[in-house]
Amino acid sequence: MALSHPTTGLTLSPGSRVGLLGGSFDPPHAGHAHITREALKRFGLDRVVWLVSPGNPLKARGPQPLERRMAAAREVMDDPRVTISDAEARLGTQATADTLARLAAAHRGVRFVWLMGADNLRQFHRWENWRQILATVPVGVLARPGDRIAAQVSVTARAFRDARIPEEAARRLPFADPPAWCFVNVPMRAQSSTEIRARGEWPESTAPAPKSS
Ligand SMILES: Nc1ncnc2c1ncn2[C@@H]1O[C@H](COP(=O)(O)OP(=O)(O)OP(=O)(O)O)[C@@H](O)[C@H]1O
Ligand SMILES: O=C(O)c1ccc[n+]([C@@H]2O[C@H](COP(=O)([O-])O)[C@@H](O)[C@H]2O)c1
Repeated sequence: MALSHPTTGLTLSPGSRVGLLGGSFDPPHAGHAHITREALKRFGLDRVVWLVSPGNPLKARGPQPLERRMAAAREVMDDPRVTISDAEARLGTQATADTLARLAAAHRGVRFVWLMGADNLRQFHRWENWRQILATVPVGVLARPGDRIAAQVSVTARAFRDARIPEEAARRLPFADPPAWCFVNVPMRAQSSTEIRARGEWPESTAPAPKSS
């Protein structure tokens, strides 16, 4: 039986195609589950890992405690191909560039793909070492209401125009040498954590944003 990695806690086989969906998941919702299933199908992935973040470095307030968000994520996403992970807390990383460098070193031979919604592609150039992220792993972007068009003309999309893989060839993405990214026009779902918190169905955290290590 395969053993989990002592630091990341993940069990991943060399050669497998693994999507990484980083998120605050504050709370997790059906939109996350939907893009995960679409990513598995469209990019031909074997697995998806939900990296439940200690806190988005760009957000002013911290989220609900990690354990609470992990437990809620397990309820929303019950699929043997999907792992709910606290790897970032274990590694002590918060910036995605650092997380990816550590995961790639810990899981050599795994074909990682960074997954995100179109809203994150729109502001990707504000992320720490964003060019390094694109130099490390292929990136799969999933359409999201309100951001589908803006994302495709964003700073990142324009700067890395030549690295774009056409949607029809999405299954090539996990095998592509970085930089490579692909935008897929999946059916869109409107769910958002902000809206769920605004409806009072999940408490708004009062915690300060966690400090970067
Ligand atoms: N409905 C959705 N459609 C497409 N992508 C989504 C959707 N909901 C979340 N995502 C993507 O999932 C990842 C994690 O999202 P996150 O946990 O921040 O949820 P969120 O609903 O965007 O939260 P918030 O409203 O607090 O910003 C991000 O890459 C985000 O773009
Ligand atoms: O590394 C960064 O600078 C960075 C800036 C913004 C967001 N991220 C990551 O993007 C993922 C989605 O964040 P969020 O809050 O939109 O769910 C999550 O894994 C964050 O850690 C990372």
